[in-house]
Amino acid sequence: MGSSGGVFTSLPTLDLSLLDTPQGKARFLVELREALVVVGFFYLTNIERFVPPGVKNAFIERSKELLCLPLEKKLELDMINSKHFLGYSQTGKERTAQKLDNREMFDFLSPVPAPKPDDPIYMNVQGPNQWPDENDVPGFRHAFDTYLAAVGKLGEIMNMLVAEALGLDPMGLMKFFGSPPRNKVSLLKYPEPRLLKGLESPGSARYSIPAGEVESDEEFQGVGAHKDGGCLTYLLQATEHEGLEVQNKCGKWIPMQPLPNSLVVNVGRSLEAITGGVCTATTHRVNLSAKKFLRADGCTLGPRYSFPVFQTLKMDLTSKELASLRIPEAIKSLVEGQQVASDAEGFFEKYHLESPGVGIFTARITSHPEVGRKWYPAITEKILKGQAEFGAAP
Ligand SMILES: O=C(O)CCC(=O)C(=O)O
Ligand SMILES: [Fe+2]
Repeated sequence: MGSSGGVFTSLPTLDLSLLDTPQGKARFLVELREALVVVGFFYLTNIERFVPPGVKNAFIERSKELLCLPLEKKLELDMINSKHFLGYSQTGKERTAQKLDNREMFDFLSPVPAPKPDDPIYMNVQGPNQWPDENDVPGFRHAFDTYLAAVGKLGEIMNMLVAEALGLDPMGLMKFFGSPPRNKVSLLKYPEPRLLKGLESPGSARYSIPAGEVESDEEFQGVGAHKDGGCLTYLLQATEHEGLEVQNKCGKWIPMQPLPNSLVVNVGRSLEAITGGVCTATTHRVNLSAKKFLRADGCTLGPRYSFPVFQTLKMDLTSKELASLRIPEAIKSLVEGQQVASDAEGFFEKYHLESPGVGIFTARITSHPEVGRKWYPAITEKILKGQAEFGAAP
């Protein structure tokens, strides 16, 4: 990994095949610690021992088919119908950092108990999925469940390795997870810009994107700068597009190109919370331009697809429980006095320290304000006002 004075300039790669020998595992743990503490983002390669290519490819193909259904079909599963923020969100509905994202998505949750009537309101971030009809995308459910089971298992093994890398007992993080652990899956499609005019004079071509009109090299928001809310995220970049960018601690954006046979893993706000900031929840975004949808030979790449699995802690952990992990001093000292520049909204910070559920519920409302307004009108107005005021504060 390129890093100077603790600031990374390229993204590290961790090779799962190192786990095959004791010496390899020791090296993996050293690299994992460095990746978690200095960067908060890394490629995990040689994933096929956990996620067989057939499982991954079936999941990619069925997910693309789902995202390519006619809009009316997708709207039958509209997120607006779900007080749990699950289902389909069409392009132009989601907001990040108070600006429109240019992507559509399906959100599904692994099977977790539905909230009970006297649970705190934030527990509504879990509940039943809105599944597509098997006849609309034959094989989707099987492909989805098989992929999620494989990534879920990888996640559980990684949690033990993360604990070891932080100088803890391998089972040291277990108490923070539900049984089975909660995973949210997003199926993301970033639509390709539509050519409006001007291809005959290169450089002046104009394209329409859902949020307006851009020139071919003008950058626009696929998803705005943010930190993920959960523990670790396992992201599958399913197409060749460039666009994912990671912000280093000096504030510089570093591109994270897709790498075959890998997953991108990153630290979320809950892992940052339980490690007292030793692991860094790193800011990232998808920064697009019409040019990024074209290959060097001028052929179009089509829409960009990516599929994150957000592994989350138990929603109802208290702030006291979140602060209960004892990380060895030698590891804590690695981040002493560190300053982290970030374009992500600081507004969410205090909610994630209250409990994972409060943090995630707040973020769902600001990302999907229409859904929030329908199901939680008073809370939504309060949260949106707080977000706007926080953003406006000097
Ligand atoms: O699409 C991507 O590559 C990243 C998506 C992402 O960061 C997110 O949805 O949290
Ligand atoms: Fe993210």
